Amino acid sequence: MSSVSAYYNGKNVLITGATGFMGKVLMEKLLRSSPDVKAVYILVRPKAGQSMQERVANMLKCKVFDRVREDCPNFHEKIKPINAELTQPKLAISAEDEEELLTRINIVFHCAATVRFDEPLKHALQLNALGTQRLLELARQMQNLEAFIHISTAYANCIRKCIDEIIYPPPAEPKKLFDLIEWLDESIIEDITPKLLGDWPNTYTYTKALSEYLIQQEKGNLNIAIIRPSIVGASWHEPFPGWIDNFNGTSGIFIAAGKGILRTVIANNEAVADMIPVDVAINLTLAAGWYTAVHRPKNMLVYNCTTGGINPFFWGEMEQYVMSTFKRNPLEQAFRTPNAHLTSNYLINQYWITVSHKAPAILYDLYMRLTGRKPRMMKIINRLHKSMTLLQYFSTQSWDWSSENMNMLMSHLNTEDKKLYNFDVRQLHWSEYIESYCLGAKKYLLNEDMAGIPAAKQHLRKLRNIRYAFNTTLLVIIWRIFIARSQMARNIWYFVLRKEAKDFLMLMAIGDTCFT
Ligand SMILES: CCCCCCCCCCCCCCCC(=O)SCCNC(=O)CCNC(=O)[C@H](O)C(C)(C)COP(=O)(O)OP(=O)(O)OC[C@H]1O[C@@H](n2cnc3c(N)ncnc32)[C@H](O)[C@@H]1OP(=O)(O)O
Ligand SMILES: NC(=O)C1=CN([C@@H]2O[C@H](COP(=O)(O)OP(=O)(O)OC[C@H]3O[C@@H](n4cnc5c(N)ncnc54)[C@H](OP(=O)(O)O)[C@@H]3O)[C@@H](O)[C@H]2O)C=CC1
Repeated sequence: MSSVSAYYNGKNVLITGATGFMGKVLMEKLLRSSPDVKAVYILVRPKAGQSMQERVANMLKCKVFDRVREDCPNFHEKIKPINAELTQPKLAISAEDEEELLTRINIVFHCAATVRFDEPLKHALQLNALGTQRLLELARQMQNLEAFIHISTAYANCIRKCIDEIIYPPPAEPKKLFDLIEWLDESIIEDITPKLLGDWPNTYTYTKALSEYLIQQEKGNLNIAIIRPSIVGASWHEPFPGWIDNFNGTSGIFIAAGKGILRTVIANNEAVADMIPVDVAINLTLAAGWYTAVHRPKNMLVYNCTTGGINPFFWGEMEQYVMSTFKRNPLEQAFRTPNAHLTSNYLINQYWITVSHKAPAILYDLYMRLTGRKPRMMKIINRLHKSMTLLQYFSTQSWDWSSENMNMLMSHLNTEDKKLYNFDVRQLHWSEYIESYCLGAKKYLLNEDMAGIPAAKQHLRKLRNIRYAFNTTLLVIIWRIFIARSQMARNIWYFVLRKEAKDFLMLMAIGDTCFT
């Protein structure tokens, strides 16, 4: 009998960020593993011209819910969307909805955040820090709340090399920053952002660090746990191997490499690529929710949800597995043959950027212009370079995260829960996982059919022939120019030709002697 599943049955759960990548997997797993959960309240904002109801209806059609749809066809009846905007006072929740939440909710999972590295500081603060503070304020008034689980990131304290499961001093006093964004003009905030960030690489990690500190300061009597996942990747097993629905973290990089657009990456081959499958992070989150509510630990527990200390995997290995998968299972309409390399040398990277990114992009765009179409490759390349610049902080360094609380939690699970909420990353086989991740990106992100693989391979052969023809023509042209301009080059050329001819005649003579 599963204690974790049983715990959630009959409970009212509140999830923020349920429309996001992790939120969807959390909601799906909760509804499937605890089919008698009373209700799952989700905070949703209207977006892109769609009302909250339309967004939820569209979300529930998503493939990620196929399994729960099959197991519990009426699962959608349990989902109660609440109109909310986390950057607004009182989260912009109506008085009526607020009343319902205050009387009913038993567990809160706070996943909502902006995960963009280039988010303007004002917005990142409003959502990641102030939004968390406001949610906490609401949670403190909830009459039946048993646990509050906050999803942070393993990189919230990335300015340290060894990261324990504790809350570190914040980069700044959050209240002072809130005052600042209240009265300072947005353009001034942008100007002083680098100064405020200090050693922090981006506004995302900075505001996530602030939110951890705010939680510690303002938790009151709440039972809180903080989960810190590292780079969240496609699912390992659930709901389907390889399920992924956004281009964040490594996913966009894999696709750009698979399409042959990305050929060089600044990364340290020997640095740990600390990746955690989304279903593992969610299993740990649900188990931590149960533990926090049932065992009520005296101190707030922080769970570093990472793999590096337990089952390390390196960027160099990742390059090999990704390339090998895409060579065997190519993406459709690749720009060039997949062939990405990692380097930690800035100059080598710049060289390959010029030769392998910019030059082909310029030629391709020229071809597009000449054939009356809109050039687009240089734009894609520029965006890719911007992403790579923002990501390289994470691909060139290693961190040590302690994982005692993860181990402690595992030891509290019974045999069935260990299987149902598996977060034992020692069992993770990286080459298999990366293959399934790449195939998942092909299927679920790019909507490519596996039946199209023979055609994609044929396309790669065509690209290879174009490359051979192009290289040969280029070589002949360069050589002709060189020969025409330099007497010494001509002498070398005739010398080589004479030597080749001599060797050839000698070989013929040897052949004749042997066969007669
Ligand atoms: C061989 C491999 C070796 C690996 C070699 C090392 C890799 C090294 C990785 C380190 C990874 C650290 C990860 C830290 C772990 C956290 O804790 S971070 C949590 C996750 N957060 C992130 O990863 C956010 C990072 N991303 C960003 O901040 C922003 O996306 C960037 C990088 C600033 C780019 O912004 P942008 O140029 O404005 O582009 P963006 O808005 O993201 O996308 C525009 C559109 O293009 C689409 N798109 C984006 N990428 C693609 C793509 N590749 N293809 C097609 N469409 C795409 C988007 O879906 C979007 O579509 P719409 O929504 O507009 O319809
Ligand atoms: N993905 C990763 O690699 C990692 C993620 N994390 C953490 O996990 C959590 C979830 O991340 P992930 O699922 O990847 O992120 P997504 O970007 O996929 O989802 C973010 C969610 O937050 C919601 N949200 C954003 N702004 C608002 C707002 N103003 N009001 C209400 N809701 C809002 C989004 O809603 P909408 O659909 O309306 O935009 C969406 O549901 C985050 O806290 C993140 O920091 C930690 C480590 C790594």
